[in-house]
Amino acid sequence: MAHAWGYSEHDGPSHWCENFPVANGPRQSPIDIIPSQAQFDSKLKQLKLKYDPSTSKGILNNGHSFQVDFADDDDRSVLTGGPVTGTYRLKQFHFHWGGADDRGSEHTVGGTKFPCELHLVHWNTKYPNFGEAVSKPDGLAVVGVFLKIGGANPSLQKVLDACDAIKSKGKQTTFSNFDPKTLLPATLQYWTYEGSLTTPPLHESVTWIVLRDPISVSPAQMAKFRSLLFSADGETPRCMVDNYRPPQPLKGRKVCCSFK
Ligand SMILES: CCCCCCc1ccc(S(N)(=O)=O)cc1
Ligand SMILES: [Zn+2]
Repeated sequence: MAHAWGYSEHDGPSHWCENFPVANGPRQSPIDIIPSQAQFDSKLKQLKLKYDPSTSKGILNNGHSFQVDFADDDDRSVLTGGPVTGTYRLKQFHFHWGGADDRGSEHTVGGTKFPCELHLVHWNTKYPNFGEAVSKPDGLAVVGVFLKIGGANPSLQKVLDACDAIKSKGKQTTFSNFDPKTLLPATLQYWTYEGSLTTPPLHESVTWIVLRDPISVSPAQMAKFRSLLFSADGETPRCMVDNYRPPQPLKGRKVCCSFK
């Protein structure tokens, strides 16, 4: 049977190493990003994100988060430049959030936690598909975006409006013509380091690209995230909150930045 994992006391991050020993590996994510210790690298290229709204397909509650899935059968929605070589195709985006505004992000900045973090997941087209790329050292590039409490975010609201239809685990619905570019901050300055998936199977296959500037989320919008359920219909309802892994040991890794 697939290794059941979650975020509770009995199946959460402190237990993941029991079925996924790479949890204690040399390049685990997330990490605490310490800006003063990040090294400016003038060789880093500008991050290029080209997204075609026609590639958005559906939205799914997978029991750990919810994700918006994209058609990845061609190069309509791709990441190029930044710290990577080659072309990475957008596969999905999802979020991690807390039960209160003082926690929820996976990466932290100088120990500061944000209430929510967006992950845009891309796979390297040198591999035939996502399933092959997900376990390769240069297989994935994930763009992380912090969400900070402020004014309501109209683009995020489009995603949250779909959540009523996917309240419980396993529910999905169509989600067409959405442009993820509208979820990005005005400038794409970033920190980058070599890391892993932040959930099981925790493959050490991710080039992380964490944007410096946050996007906004309102308190009412955070309440919408927190109205989702980890549980399936017919099960005891369990609120989907605190679905984040805490920062992991840096183990000598360098964090580079695209800005001075
Ligand atoms: C063998 C199938 C593996 C699917 C792995 C799916 C996944 C994608 C991104 C992230 S995250 N939070 O690091 O962006 C975690 C998990
Ligand atoms: Zn994630």
